[in-house]
Amino acid sequence: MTTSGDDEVLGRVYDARLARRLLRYVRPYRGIVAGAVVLLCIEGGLQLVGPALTRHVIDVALPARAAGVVTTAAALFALTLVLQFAAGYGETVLTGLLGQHVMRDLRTELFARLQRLPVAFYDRNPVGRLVTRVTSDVEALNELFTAGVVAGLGDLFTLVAIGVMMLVVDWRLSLAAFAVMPFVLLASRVFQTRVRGSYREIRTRLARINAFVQERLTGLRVVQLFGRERAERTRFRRLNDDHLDAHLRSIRIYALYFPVIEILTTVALASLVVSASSRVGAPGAGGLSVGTVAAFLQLVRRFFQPLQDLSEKFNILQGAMAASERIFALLDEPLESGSPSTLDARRSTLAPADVEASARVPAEGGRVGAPNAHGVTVEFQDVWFTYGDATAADPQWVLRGVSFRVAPGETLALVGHTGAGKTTVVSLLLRFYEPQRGRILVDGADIRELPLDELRARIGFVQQDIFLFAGDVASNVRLGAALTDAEVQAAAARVGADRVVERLPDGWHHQLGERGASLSVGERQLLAFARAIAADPGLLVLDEATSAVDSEAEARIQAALATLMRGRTTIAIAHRLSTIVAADAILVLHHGQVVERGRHAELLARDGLYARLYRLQVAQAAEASRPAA
Ligand SMILES: Nc1ncnc2c1ncn2[C@@H]1O[C@H](COP(=O)(O)OP(=O)(O)OP(=O)(O)O)[C@@H](O)[C@H]1O
Repeated sequence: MTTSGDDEVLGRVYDARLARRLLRYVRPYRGIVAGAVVLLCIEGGLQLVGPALTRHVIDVALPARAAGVVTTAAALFALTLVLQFAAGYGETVLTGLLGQHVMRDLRTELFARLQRLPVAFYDRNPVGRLVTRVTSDVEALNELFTAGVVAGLGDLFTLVAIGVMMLVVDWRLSLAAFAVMPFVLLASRVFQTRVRGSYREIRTRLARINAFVQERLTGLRVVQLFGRERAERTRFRRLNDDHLDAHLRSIRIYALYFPVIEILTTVALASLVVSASSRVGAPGAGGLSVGTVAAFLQLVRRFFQPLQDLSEKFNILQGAMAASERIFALLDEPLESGSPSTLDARRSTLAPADVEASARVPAEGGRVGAPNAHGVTVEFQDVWFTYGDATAADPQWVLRGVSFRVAPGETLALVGHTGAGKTTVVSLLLRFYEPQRGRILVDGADIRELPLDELRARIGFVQQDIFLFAGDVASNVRLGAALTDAEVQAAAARVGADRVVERLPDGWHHQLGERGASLSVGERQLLAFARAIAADPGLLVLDEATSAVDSEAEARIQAALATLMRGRTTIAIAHRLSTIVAADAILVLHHGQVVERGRHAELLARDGLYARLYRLQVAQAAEASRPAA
């Protein structure tokens, strides 16, 4: 089962380094913070007005039967309530605003970072967990701002204000009321420890549910094909029950804590009354007025309320610190080398859609991959590569000293058994990974010295299975490049993809389903070609699909490919016989080494690995084209 890994880790309650870094996100909104804190202080101060009025009315106005004073006090109290309401409203709006702004900034920064992390990072980190960073971890921070820090400061202020007022009015009564404080602190401590444990449990179990649902939905076809629905339902129910249990435990802890604090508050009130009983009406300095006792009864109630809240805020703070730790770890991931920092700074201010567009538009503002009539030169010089540790005693080399040169306009076909290293050659050329030894040159320049977007703008990469984004067909072909509708349609027409689009109910505006599931394999291939030709790159990298299509579709794809490859350099992981046979050079890879190279006829004549692979391929092609019995 997938584990939730670092999602289970709960951080410290307060970490100065993290707090300082968080503060940077708050700084642009310090006006909002100041406003919220002022409103909270006003709210806290207003809490004292009610008890003070009560005391005055009972001790002064009622004995004197001064109806006017009582009415004024009532009016003042009503005004206090209105002000409290207004301050509460303003404070909620401001803290909400602060939280939402910080969340938006963090999400934008996280997404921009995620887009620029190297492919190797995604080999190590499951997408589900990264989505959690951008969604629920950022949300945990929001709680910190809306319910946590500002409100916590407000609670502290209220506590201090009420405590000071009580001590000033009568310190002996105050001590009687505060006698229960050690028990309150003890109860809060036990509560915090228990809730912390159950909070961690809930998070772990929720992460398991998320991972399970994501995996089972992604692999739904397998689940259905193998009739695993009932079994999976049972496993899900178990996970769900575990989650429910964890929640119930936390509910029980809360259900115990709040009444305990309530009882302690009542004990405090009782001890206050008992301690006051002998002093009420007594003459001299030790005497107490009924009004003072009444005011104290109110103050004690108001004193314990924020105490309860603070215990809850403690947990919010803890969750938020853990979340921010994970978010910052992601923000500190090293970027792909070659991302120019000036361009990065410019992009970080753009919306995601613009970022995608800017990635394809060179700095001077010209069109991507300005038409290159001759294609580009690609050269691999003694390239060694391992996905693992190159410094290990016995590195698992995936490529061992691969060298080749493709001249402008030529086509190189990469062939070899599965796992021979063909995809790796292409991944290195696109700089998804970097070779540990050797050099890769494009037009004579070491690709490590080319800005990444400049390199990739020269390359059109057609994958086995086109990745289609949610949206209409036109935007999927255009992919953010500055192309007019007419240019997109002309590009599609050149590879025959216009006929695919014409058949769709809404034509170019047809909304593609998730990952384009509504299109056939052949149709998706043609759209991939349209996308590549629209960008008009000098170098075409083809990862040909292995899945067979019918002969009519195959003929269309071959014609489209011929158009696409014309006037460009092409490096193809070739599965089509037509591509291989027509290639200017064929590179045969075996366990990461180039074992044969040459043209089709030469290699056949040599009767080596290529000849064997070719015969296998011909046999498979014949098998595929045989009509089903
Ligand atoms: N991201 C990765 N991390 C670790 N090992 C990898 C990774 N990608 C590929 N490999 C390993 O590298 C070797 C070469 O893989 P590669 O995908 O380059 O082969 P291929 O010739 O393209 O195979 P196929 O024709 O099946 O696509 C294989 O042993 C594979 O298991």
